[in-house]
Amino acid sequence: MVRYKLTSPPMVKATIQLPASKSISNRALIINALGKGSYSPENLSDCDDTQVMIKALTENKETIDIMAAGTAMRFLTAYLSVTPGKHTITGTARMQQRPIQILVNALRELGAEIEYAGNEGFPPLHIIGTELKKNEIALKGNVSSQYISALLMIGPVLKNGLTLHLSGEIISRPYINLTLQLMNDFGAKAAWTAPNSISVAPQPYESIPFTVESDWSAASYWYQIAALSSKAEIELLGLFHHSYQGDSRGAEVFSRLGITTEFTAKGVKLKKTGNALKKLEEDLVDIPDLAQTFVVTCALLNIPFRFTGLQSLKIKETDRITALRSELKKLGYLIEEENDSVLMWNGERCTPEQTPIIQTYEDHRMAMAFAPAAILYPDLQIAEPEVVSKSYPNYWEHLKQAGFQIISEK
Ligand SMILES: O=C(O)C1=C[C@@H](OP(=O)(O)O)[C@@H](O)[C@H](O)C1
Ligand SMILES: C=C(OP(=O)(O)O)C(=O)O
Repeated sequence: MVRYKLTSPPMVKATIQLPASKSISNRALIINALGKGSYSPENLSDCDDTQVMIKALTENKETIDIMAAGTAMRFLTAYLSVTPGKHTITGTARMQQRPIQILVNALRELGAEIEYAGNEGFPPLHIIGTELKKNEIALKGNVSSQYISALLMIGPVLKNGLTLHLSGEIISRPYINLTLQLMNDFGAKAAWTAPNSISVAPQPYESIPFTVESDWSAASYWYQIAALSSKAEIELLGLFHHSYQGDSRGAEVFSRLGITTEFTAKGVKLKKTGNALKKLEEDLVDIPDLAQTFVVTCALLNIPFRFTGLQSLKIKETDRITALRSELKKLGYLIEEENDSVLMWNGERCTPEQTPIIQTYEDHRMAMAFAPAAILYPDLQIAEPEVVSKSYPNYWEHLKQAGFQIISEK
């Protein structure tokens, strides 16, 4: 099993061409396929999660393996339900433990033909494409917003459009808004009609030229590096102020951790102010993918924290609540958890391991959020570093560009 041993430079200096957003790439691909567009989206992400989506849509094989990509699994399940043909969609062992029942039930209620090929409620699925006749359903909004995005994107091609009524606390809401935004850009009519209801008109997509912006979730690891370094000059290319991505809110949260953002014509420049607050309390329900970044950053900066809204973390690439607590303990931090949805730390410490090896549990964000810890823990090792390819294949190359030394150990 490969591990990377990391050593940080005295000063981090880098201009980084971030990967394109996988969330935007995968939506643009599905919308484009549904609209049978004549333009192809440009600057698509080169990450695994987007590559599996491109493959699924272009090869049109009977069995589709989307590996670990949650968006591809959920979006394609809805897409294949309305696309002529017979398909089986599967993924990694972990993907076969990530729930999909809410989406399957919603699609079946609309008229879809979907069967579980293994365990009830989980992938793999057998899907036969058919015409969906019903146009109004209720479903839970408190497990994964990807089910909702998946349904919304097929809305314009349904005979009578689609109205969704969401129950429970709506989690990851900016991702639903991202879907609506992109659908409208591509000529659809889709909008919130009440705080918990969304309607999509039966109006086909138009083909438009479209370029994917850089990924704000990926940017967060560079903010983290700036926050943990004593000196850093970091420029991140391809980010916009008025981004479609909810994770752009990370910039504001980082301003409270001593990193401010200057927007330029090319992207952003990070500035260290050194003014970090004494304690960070934040609801992360809208930005769950930044949880690992903020938990690791605050602990290493010695800033006590309380993060709420983390109820989706247990069903992501790994159980991120458990993974964060185990791996931070190796560095000497005792993080507490409450009700599977809160992580907090009041400064409790334990003796750190002498040569900590951070396990990544097939989770790209475990690798990317712990690598910057090498700034304070020289010779820190990251196990199975190749996991980063799920969203950011060039992450290690970019760290090298920024002056980090990376030695591969076996
Ligand atoms: O729609 C999307 O692109 C995503 C939605 C979020 O998932 P949940 O809605 O399951 O929280 C997020 O964690 C994931 O990385 C990408
Ligand atoms: C949760 C994530 O991805 P997905 O759910 O799309 O697999 C992620 O990228 O952090």
